[in-house]
Amino acid sequence: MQVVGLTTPQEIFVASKERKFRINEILVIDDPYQGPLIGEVVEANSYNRFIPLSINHDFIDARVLESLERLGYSISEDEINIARVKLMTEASFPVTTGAKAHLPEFSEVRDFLVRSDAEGGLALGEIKNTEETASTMDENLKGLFYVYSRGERYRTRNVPFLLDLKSFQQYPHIGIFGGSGSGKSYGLRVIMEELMMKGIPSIILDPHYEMDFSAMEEGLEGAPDFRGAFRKFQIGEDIGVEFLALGKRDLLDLLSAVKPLTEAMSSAVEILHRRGDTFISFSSRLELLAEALELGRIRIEKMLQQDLEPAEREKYKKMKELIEEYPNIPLVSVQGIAWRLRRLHASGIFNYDIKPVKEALLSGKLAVIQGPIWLLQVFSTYLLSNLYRARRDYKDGELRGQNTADYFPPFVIATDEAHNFAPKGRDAASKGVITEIAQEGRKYGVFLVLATQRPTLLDETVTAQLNTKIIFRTVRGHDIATITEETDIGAEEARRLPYLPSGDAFVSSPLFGRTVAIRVRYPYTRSPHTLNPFDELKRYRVSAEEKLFGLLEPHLPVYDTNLLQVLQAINTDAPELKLEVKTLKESLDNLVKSGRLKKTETPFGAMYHS
Ligand SMILES: Nc1ncnc2c1ncn2[C@@H]1O[C@H](COP(=O)(O)OP(=O)(O)OP(=O)(O)O)[C@@H](O)[C@H]1O
Repeated sequence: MQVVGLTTPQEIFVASKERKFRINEILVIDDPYQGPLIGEVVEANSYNRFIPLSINHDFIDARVLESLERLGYSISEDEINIARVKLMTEASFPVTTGAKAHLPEFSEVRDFLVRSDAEGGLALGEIKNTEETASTMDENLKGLFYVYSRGERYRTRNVPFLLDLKSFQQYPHIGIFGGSGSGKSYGLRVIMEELMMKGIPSIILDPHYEMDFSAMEEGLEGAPDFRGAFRKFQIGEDIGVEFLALGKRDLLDLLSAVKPLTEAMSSAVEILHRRGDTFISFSSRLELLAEALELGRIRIEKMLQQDLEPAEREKYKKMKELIEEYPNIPLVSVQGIAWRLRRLHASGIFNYDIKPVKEALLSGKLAVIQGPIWLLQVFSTYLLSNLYRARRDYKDGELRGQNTADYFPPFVIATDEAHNFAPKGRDAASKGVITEIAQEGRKYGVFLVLATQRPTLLDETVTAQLNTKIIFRTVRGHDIATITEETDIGAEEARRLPYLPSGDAFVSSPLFGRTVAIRVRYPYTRSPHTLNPFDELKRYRVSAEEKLFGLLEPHLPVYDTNLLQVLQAINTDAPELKLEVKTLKESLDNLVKSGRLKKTETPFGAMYHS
């Protein structure tokens, strides 16, 4: 391998007769004057006598051809492999043409590839095309995890890509971008597994109900057991909002997350919410005021002059007080607030609190927060603000030398569909807290991992704060443009973005000072959704058939004429099936089709038997 053609201090061509180059491969150039220089292959081509090298080829110029001939290559006969190589650190002057190049030993390029040890880093995957270098790597970095590629699963043979945990303080936030099916969810899963393995308190908002880590992939030797490392919480079933502890700001955020509030509504909430309000006291004040405003003062007074039951009298008296206290609040505003509050209440959110999440974080676990996206938006605003405040109060107290607040640990917040939580150009209740954490979280040790299919729709302030970006296959031109603007990804990588296989990604991180091509490791655990939908359907049908067969068996043979009796018996045994004659008959015929039953015509109609 040697340098050919005209060189610059940044970029060179390397040619070889024997060796085909691969993109992202690392080469060391033995420049006789400048010592070893390290470069990465960014483009690779092969020529032979069937497709000979000519200056019409896009990336070769006449000078490369000329120097190849001078170096003894036979352009029309030999196979010639040529790589365009970008130097990782700029040379002091142009590289010497003719200088030899070699594949590096690990020790020569360690600092360019690995910035952490295996214990202190998140092992996200392998650095592509580094097998040769990996063979000379320290033993404790070898074969750290599994990869799955071209239908085969094996222990990694490449150099691992380790994201140093300590570097989070300097470069705190991670963005994960990629189109549908590009490997984003797998990537997020791997990050969460790594965080659990390190015992780092984390939260993931899970609108797709896919972040469960109890089902293990089979046959992965040495896979950790995550069952005790995470806890799953459903909003309104395990966790919620303690109404009594809500400040006005929290309440406004919650209500506006259901549907944005008008200005009149916001000021009405400010006026109507009182310190110490419970859900009952606040909501009955709203409902009663709405009723009072609808009736009007005169009618209320008239009612009070009549002979009323004591409870009724009490109610009208209260209405009178309210209307006198709040004469200027418009009825529509009160109704709007009451409607939002009822919607929140129906979700069950006010029946619980966030203590279990705090406990999970305090014990170094991952808290998975599940709920429909609208409720997640509502709840995450409250949850994240509270947890962030707890951490900030603790840290600020520590800085002032007065530890008044309880200990609260540093933590990581992760979410998919991040553009819903911090959208560009429109308001969302959760945007404020996410932007604040993006800008200030570093100081307090609160870090973000935000994944989205649509980086273009993510708030720019937030995007700009994502220091490390993991970019999977992206097809949309708009998104590619956003990515090239926001990262140090080069033109070559941007061109490759639409064609990346699922699971391959570019990592752009200031820590590495360049874009690193990686293959994300194979997760140890499986999402509950990985079953192909058609396999799922088949499995469901088989198990439903199995169940029905079990219920029918004691009644065999079944005649067309006694279907009703059998139906009643089955519905008593399994009322949840709510079987009807028509469906029972269809099911019997299906069991005949699948060979579980036989059907014989008799003088009394069809007979089903085994
Ligand atoms: N690191 C990986 N190793 C092996 N296969 C992978 C990897 N990442 C993704 N795949 C394959 O690609 C498929 C799609 O990946 P994934 O579910 O992560 O996509 P996604 O980007 O999250 O898509 P969506 O946004 O539509 O959910 C996976 O089911 C898996 O077969």
